[in-house]
Amino acid sequence: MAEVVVYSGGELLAAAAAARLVTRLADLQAAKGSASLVLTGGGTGIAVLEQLRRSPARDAVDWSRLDFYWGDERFVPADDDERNEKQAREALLDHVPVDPKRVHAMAASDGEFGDDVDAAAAAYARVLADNAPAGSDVPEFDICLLGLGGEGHTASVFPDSPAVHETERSVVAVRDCPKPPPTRVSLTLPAIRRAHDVWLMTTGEAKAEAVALALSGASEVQVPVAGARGQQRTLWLLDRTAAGKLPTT
Ligand SMILES: O=C(O)[C@H](O)[C@@H](O)[C@H](O)[C@H](O)COP(=O)(O)O
Repeated sequence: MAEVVVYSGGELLAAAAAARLVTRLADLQAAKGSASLVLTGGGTGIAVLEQLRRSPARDAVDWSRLDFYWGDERFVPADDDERNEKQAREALLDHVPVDPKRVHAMAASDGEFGDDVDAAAAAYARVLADNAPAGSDVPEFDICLLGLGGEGHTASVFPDSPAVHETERSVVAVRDCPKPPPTRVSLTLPAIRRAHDVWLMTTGEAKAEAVALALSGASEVQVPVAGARGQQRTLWLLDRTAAGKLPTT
């Protein structure tokens, strides 16, 4: 059952999401020594990382015992401002003592696979498998952060796209993406659903229809974010405008 929390505005949502993350990650590390977090691109996802950097409680998290993954990445050169990894590093990762071996970035288009986005996707699937428990090819991520688009995409899984129909692979190449840049690497919905917690974070009236459809049982093929569910918890963090089409209780 999804949980929905509505905040008065986007800045408060990002600050509250950051506070939730500090507490949850510190609790997970106290319980089991480490934690794993899937990062997202997009304005809200990066705003949360910036709030995390500024949080007075930030270093309650042992950044060296945290595994970072990405839900998707734009397949552009490493120093391109469009890179989710570059934005995440500028917002947070370059400001805290992470363990570089535990920052699992997706390949850039000028990286070891050149412009072969399929090879980049296959390589990331191997990274996931290498960090997965026996018998699985995807880690049991503790928290998977996601944004969503007005037409219902999440990560780089778009409505009625090859990616949303993918049931076997954990990571796919995405071409001709409606949201630029056009070429990306993305986790698939089955991989996202390996997460214990999935946190969907978004603001703005443009997302209200997709939020309402996803929370009222729309099919994941038409509204991919409807398929972004955690094994234990699916938490929607919204501002009032993004929640504007939800039934009022
Ligand atoms: O790489 C990306 O573009 C993101 O992963 C994408 O899924 C994003 O989270 C949504 O499009 C929401 O983006 P905004 O928060 O900027 O609306």
